[in-house]
Amino acid sequence: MHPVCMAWNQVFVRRVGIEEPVLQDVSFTVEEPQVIAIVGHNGAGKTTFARVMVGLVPIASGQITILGEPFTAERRQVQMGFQPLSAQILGGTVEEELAIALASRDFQGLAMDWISMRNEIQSLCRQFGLAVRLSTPVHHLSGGQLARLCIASAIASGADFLVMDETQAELDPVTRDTMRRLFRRLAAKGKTIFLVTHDMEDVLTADRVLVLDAGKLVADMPVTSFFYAENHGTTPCEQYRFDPPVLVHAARSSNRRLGLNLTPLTETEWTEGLLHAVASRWNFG
Ligand SMILES: Nc1ncnc2c1ncn2[C@@H]1O[C@H](COP(=O)(O)OP(=O)(O)OP(=O)(O)O)[C@@H](O)[C@H]1O
Repeated sequence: MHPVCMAWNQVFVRRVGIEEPVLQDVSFTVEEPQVIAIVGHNGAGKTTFARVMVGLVPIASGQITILGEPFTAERRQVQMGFQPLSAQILGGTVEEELAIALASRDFQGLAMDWISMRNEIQSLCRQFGLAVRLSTPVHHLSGGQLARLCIASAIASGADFLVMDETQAELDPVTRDTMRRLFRRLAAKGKTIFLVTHDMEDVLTADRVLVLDAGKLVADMPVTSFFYAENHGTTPCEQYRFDPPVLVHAARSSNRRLGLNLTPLTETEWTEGLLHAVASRWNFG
């Protein structure tokens, strides 16, 4: 059995002035590193969920554990990115920001010497595609570069879980796509990414989707099950009033026309599925 990376057990959160709990009886487990999309309409509790995850909002009851230990914000295992990105940067330059993050990771261990730190900062910049001088002032960075710096900084500080609260929203489509690929790479390297988003294209790149509705976790499923239903029926995506991405619309419509059951999450999967279906029909026809 996989060790349970993170578990929420019957978590309730209350906010001053609101009678109903803003999160109610939320339970789920993360058993392996994944990209997890958190979706919900306005006021569903997504930002509250993200803030609980980093210890900014206390829980009223229930438990959250990480690797079997009770969650405490001090361990810095979870880091959060939020808008505006510039508000979470502490350093004045790229180098300062990453040095602060590395120092916060190592503050309980041996302090790093200057050369090792500089090497690690350069390696982080390469890893996260930050092709700028280390001395670049943070306020000179573009939106995409700032997003990369925030993620690099979170990883440098030792986090295994990243919660990105609508950090994609301000980015241009190309950068957004690059960030999605970066999240997938991080998951492959053992990090779990929670992507709080309204954008169904983001959901397409996740492994799993959690749907919040009026503070309750109403669905927790693989992304394929969220976008595709058996026998061309209503999907959870539609049931919870989200508009599926173009790829899903197109694949479902071709499934109906051709009597297929393809469930692609990328254009490549769709093309390969179609080619395979056509080839098998031709062989058996
Ligand atoms: N600091 C606060 N004090 C009191 N109530 C709050 C506070 N922050 C959020 N709430 C309430 O908690 C509920 C959930 O809000 P939250 O911001 O978590 O939702 P959300 O899903 O992120 O919404 P959106 O998509 O609009 O950002 C809402 O009813 C909101 O009014």
